[in-house]
Amino acid sequence: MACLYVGAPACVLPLPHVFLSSSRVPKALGRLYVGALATRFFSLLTPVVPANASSALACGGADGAEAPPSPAGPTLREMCQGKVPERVLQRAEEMGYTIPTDVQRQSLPLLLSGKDCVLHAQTGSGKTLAYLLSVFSAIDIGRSSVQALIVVPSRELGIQVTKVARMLAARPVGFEMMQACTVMALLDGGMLKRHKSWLKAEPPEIVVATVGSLCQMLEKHALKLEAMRILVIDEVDFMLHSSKQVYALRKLLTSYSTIDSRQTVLASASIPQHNRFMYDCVQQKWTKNDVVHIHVNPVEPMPLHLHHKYVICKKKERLCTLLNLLQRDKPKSGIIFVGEQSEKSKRLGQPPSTTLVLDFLQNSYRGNLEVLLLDDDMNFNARATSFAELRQREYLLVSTDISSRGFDLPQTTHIYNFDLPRSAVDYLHRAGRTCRIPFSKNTCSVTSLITHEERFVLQRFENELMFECEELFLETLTA
Ligand SMILES: Nc1ncnc2c1ncn2[C@@H]1O[C@H](COP(=O)(O)OP(=O)(O)OP(=O)(O)O)[C@@H](O)[C@H]1O
Repeated sequence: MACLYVGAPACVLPLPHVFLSSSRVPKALGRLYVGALATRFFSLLTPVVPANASSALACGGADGAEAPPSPAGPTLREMCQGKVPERVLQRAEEMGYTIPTDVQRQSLPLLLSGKDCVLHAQTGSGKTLAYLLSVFSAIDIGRSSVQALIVVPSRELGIQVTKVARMLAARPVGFEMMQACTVMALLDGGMLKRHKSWLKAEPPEIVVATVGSLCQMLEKHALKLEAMRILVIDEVDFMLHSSKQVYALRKLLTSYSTIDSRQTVLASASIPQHNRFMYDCVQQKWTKNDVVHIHVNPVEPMPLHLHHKYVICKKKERLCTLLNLLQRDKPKSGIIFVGEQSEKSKRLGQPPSTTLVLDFLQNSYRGNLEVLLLDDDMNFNARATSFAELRQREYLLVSTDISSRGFDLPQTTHIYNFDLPRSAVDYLHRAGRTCRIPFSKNTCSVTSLITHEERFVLQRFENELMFECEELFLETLTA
């Protein structure tokens, strides 16, 4: 078990994982709030000694891993050469992936050396490409068996990950004669019967699955994981805290396959109590003992060029306030997050808040964006239609938190919290649906519509996530 910390005080040394952190000394250090968690405090200390980051890699047992390069370091190709098949590297370049992002720069040496990793980095930082490149390095293209499994929390995220994996798997110019690499999407609402026959006849190398569909296939013995070399669980904190998924996921991690036969990669922008999580990974045998925690930029859980604002208004004024904000901001595209309907309101036959906001905007919004809806209670076909439309036009999406995890819609410039999220982690993921163009410093914004009483809750999120919110005054919006 690797037990090395970079720049952390001696009192945390016995904890069971290697800790890597970004080498940037953050401006946010000056904003350490009283009341932040102790773990966060230790995280704050780490970037002060950036030079040690390389020694962490060297001493932490990362086989063959090299120190993280400087920002002007190697290209993605140079980092992956010899480990990731040439055809995939060529496809990555054709898709515009040439310079690694911070998380890719820090994680690829470890991922490509076969280490079990917990990828813990900002939303929109490029974790998907990092784990997909390691998937392609672990599998044997052309060997007809399921060698990589990527588990995702929602159908929409599954569609997105499958799309990127298929684009990387496609044969680039000059490789037309080579064996194709197949990627199967095993997602809720899909045609499982057809997939069952496909799995039997010609198993794909890579499967992207939601937990529900995956379990059905495993229980029916339609999917076999004996040849699985790499298991990725995306949005792992969400999955392991969802009562619906946790049992199946634990079984997948410990019964359907074992840590010795696979590389395990767990990814998320938020891993609450990460020291405890790393400990559990080893104790519960979800990962090998020398699992590495790659925690990029721990003091800046959200991009610095994200502008946070709030407006205080009465509940009954919120719809008009939202409209005023939209007219003032003129988003390129935006997402309006609305709380889920309560069981009580469902029982009373009331319409969900998403419908109220949607109807209001469809009647009152005069801008040129398409107003769309995505919510948990929609059937899979309606969800698929909305999701497809989002990719084709500029939009105002009214949504519950279903869109808050993993959705990659880079044209989103504005987020509105029509209802406050339930927790700081939910705030972080909602906010993370914007600022998703790596290396771009364009300012995007998150605006929360709150009552006087909710100011205290938002303040708590600010303390926990270390950001500052600017107040917008109602009078100035209507002026
Ligand atoms: N090296 C790169 N160069 C250019 N663009 C990149 C690179 N890596 C990733 N991207 C782009 O960055 C965007 C965000 O990446 P990705 O979806 O992997 O983020 P993430 O870290 O998984 O975020 P989240 O935690 O919200 O799921 C995507 O549009 C992706 O195409």
